[in-house]
Amino acid sequence: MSSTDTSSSVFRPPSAPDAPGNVPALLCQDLSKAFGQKIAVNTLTMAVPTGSIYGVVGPNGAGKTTTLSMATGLLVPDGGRVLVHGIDVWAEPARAKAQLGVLPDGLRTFDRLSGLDLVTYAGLLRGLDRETVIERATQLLHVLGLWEAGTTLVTDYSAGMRKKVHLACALVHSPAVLVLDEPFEAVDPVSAQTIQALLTDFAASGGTVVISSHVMATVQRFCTHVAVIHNGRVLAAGTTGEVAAGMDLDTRFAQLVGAPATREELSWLRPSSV
Ligand SMILES: Nc1ncnc2c1ncn2[C@@H]1O[C@H](COP(=O)(O)OP(=O)(O)OP(=O)(O)O)[C@@H](O)[C@H]1O
Repeated sequence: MSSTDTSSSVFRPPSAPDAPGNVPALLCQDLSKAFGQKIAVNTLTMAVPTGSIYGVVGPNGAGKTTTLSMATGLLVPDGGRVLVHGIDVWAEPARAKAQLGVLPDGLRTFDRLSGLDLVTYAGLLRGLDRETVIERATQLLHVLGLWEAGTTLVTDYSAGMRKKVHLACALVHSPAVLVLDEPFEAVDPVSAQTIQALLTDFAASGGTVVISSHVMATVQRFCTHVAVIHNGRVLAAGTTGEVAAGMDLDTRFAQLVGAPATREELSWLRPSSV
């Protein structure tokens, strides 16, 4: 199989459950979360349209991971609610989570398995039959360039390989909504292009993709929509073109978020041996 062949039916999302028109694929409404005195997410509202590739960007510590963790049922919010195709994640977690494929930040899994075993295990946990899951897991590992790793344990994978195998776990049950925390981090450029092609196909066939990223050029090129988060709130959201407002997203991001007013000179930071 070609490593860039993403045309298999394995990647087609199931049709979303019946819901009245214009219901967002993912709606975060007035979400809040504090860790002690630190307010990580502050009455944040974000509506992700069905079929979009939605980029969530923001400075370090802005609240992206906390938001995505609450959106996918991994972290209990202090306030607000999350609807996946109209289903409340916290009121009906099983139904809502059946719609979701999740790549969390810093995921710990059963890493003393081969890639094939780990993805197979993820598919079985999602209720797929063994034959289907092995077929899909095999296709995913080929497409993501992991098949050659064979029986190598995931614990012995490189960081990028681990990211890709966990992405395969998120995809294997062909969910309606994918929520991927920094999916391209540590991934090589060719694999990143393959993943982007795969996700673009997925969105074109009615699936919805939410990613967080720090790479503005990727977000600008790849995402149809973007939300800029700062201090736990949405500063700007809309189509990527609307948010970029005719600028590079990098420039627009710095304009929205603001650069530090002063920059300390690190006069001591010079090579001492020359
Ligand atoms: N488990 C936790 N305990 C205490 N504070 C936390 C915890 N998780 C997050 N925070 C704090 O909440 C804020 C938001 O963190 P979060 O990880 O959501 O940011 P982020 O936008 O994903 O950042 P980055 O881009 O660096 O990954 C930060 O100030 C962080 O220190």
